[in-house]
Amino acid sequence: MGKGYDDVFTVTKTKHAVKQPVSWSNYKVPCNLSKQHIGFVSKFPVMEEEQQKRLDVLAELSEDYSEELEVAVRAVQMASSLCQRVQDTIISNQNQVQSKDDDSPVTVADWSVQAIVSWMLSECLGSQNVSIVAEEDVQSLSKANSSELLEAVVETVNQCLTEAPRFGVQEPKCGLSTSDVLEIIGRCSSTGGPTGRFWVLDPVDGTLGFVRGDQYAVALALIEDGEVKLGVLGCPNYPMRKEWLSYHHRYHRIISKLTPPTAETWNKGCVLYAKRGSGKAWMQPLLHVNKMFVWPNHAKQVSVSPIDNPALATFCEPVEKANSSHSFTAGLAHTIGLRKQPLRVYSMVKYAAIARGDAEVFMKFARAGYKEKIWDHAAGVIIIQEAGGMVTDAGGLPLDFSKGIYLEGLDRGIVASSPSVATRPASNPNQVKHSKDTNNNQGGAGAGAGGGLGGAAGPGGFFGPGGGFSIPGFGNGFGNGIVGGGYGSGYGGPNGGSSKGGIVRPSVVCKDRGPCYQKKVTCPAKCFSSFSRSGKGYGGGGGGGGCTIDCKKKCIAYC
Ligand SMILES: Nc1ncnc2c1ncn2[C@@H]1O[C@H](COP(=O)(O)OS(=O)(=O)O)[C@@H](OP(=O)(O)O)[C@H]1O
Ligand SMILES: [Mg+2]
Repeated sequence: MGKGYDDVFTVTKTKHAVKQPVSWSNYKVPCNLSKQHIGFVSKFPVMEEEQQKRLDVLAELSEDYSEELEVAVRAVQMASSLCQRVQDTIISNQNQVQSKDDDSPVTVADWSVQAIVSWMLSECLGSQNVSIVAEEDVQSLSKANSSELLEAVVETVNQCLTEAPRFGVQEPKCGLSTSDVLEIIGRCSSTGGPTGRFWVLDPVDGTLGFVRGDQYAVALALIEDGEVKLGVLGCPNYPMRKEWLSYHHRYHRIISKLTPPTAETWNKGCVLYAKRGSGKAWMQPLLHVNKMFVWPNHAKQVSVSPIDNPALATFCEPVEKANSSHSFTAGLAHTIGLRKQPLRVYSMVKYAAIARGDAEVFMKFARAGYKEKIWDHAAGVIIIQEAGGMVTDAGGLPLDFSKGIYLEGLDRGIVASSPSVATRPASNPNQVKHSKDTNNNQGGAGAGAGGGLGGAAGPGGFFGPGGGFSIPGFGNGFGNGIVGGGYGSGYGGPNGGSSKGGIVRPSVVCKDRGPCYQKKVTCPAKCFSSFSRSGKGYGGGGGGGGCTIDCKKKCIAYC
């Protein structure tokens, strides 16, 4: 049974004399927001434990990026509230869904959120200090045939700004004009890169989920010199019970109509956030419609799941197989001993599920040639890492956010997991062997797997021979780049698919000073297994294995 929100967020029923938001004219920097927070903490009697937690949050605020973090959380709260309203409208009026050039659905919400977040960051931190990489480009909104959409965006933005005082800032004296809104959206024109500071925004991640009335996320991250420093993830439909993540969202809607939330309870929605190096990730509920935001808004710490038995672990992946091969991940899941049905959820809510401990493994393996964008991952990656989890590509390397808008150099796919499930020793000899490395050069393990897309579309295989794979924490540790293992791959065709399997033995040239220096050590083939099968309309396979490499004394590799 999952945690209900009433357990997760305890709301004090004290009648708070909430401090008035700072006025527009004197609102310059968000240190005012922090003062407001301090006032809140000292003013109200709270349980000792609760007080300690708030002090912890305060201690964090005194460190670097605390102002940025608080502003970002408020911006995402405000954007989430906007999204909830637009999603409700969309569900009753499908006309609001437009098509981008690449045919993915995009709505009023994408541009409106981009405008609101850009506005909030600029107002609070100073527009000269704010540079934003964001998914939506202002050109498509400025086209002549987008005038109706643009009008809807301007109206939505202005409506949202009337709510600004609830989030701690005063609304503008006059409504924003069309050109104001275009200018604010157009400010999000950074293309990232290895130096300097920029924000990364996915205004509505999981647009498909959003238009289908299901899960989606508002994702905001701060990157400095190529490293993600802050991540904030708004998940407005995150359900009260984790089991409900796998239901279609219409069931939640029915349930919440039967038991509507009150100001003291939340039935869905949360904002997660984390700051690099803090070792903590936080979750707070979405601001209730009648409440003023008071930092830290009942934030509770979250951490990744302690489950260490792969058979009990849940792995989550994208809903659409066009975005990640389900057959490929099924092979991997089998290889590493995951036995439960995959949890398929739209958007970065998957990252939230790992950080909250509601799932143990996340995998996304896009079709070869697709380049992952930084805004689809930055916020989620840091939240998982600070919650105690790991995120790497399939070769065990961390994701590189320093190369512009794409995750350049990504090795095949993205894998996230809690360390307990990743480092648990295998109890079944057919299961992949895991080695707990203490030294980057010493361990080597990999699980190889492959799957081909079935169906009548013809070839759709992802990775051919040589595709090794390592789950973070499984052997390779982070980043010595050794890949190897059993593999299987295939593709489906209308008259019969094709498949291929085999074993790739990883080799390492030892870098440790001593007797093994520069000696090449190769894993024995017996450490790996492989399978592959094909037939009419399908093809697939998988494999696995692992070995430990001793580069210190014996210069050997063993299973
Ligand atoms: N072909 C392909 N392969 C892989 N990924 C793709 C692809 N096309 C798009 N995208 C990006 O994936 C984002 C959605 O990922 P999800 O994990 O939410 O997928 S799913 O909707 O659950 O299927 C989605 O984010 P949004 O556009 O914000 O929805 C895209 O940035
Ligand atoms: Mg996205």
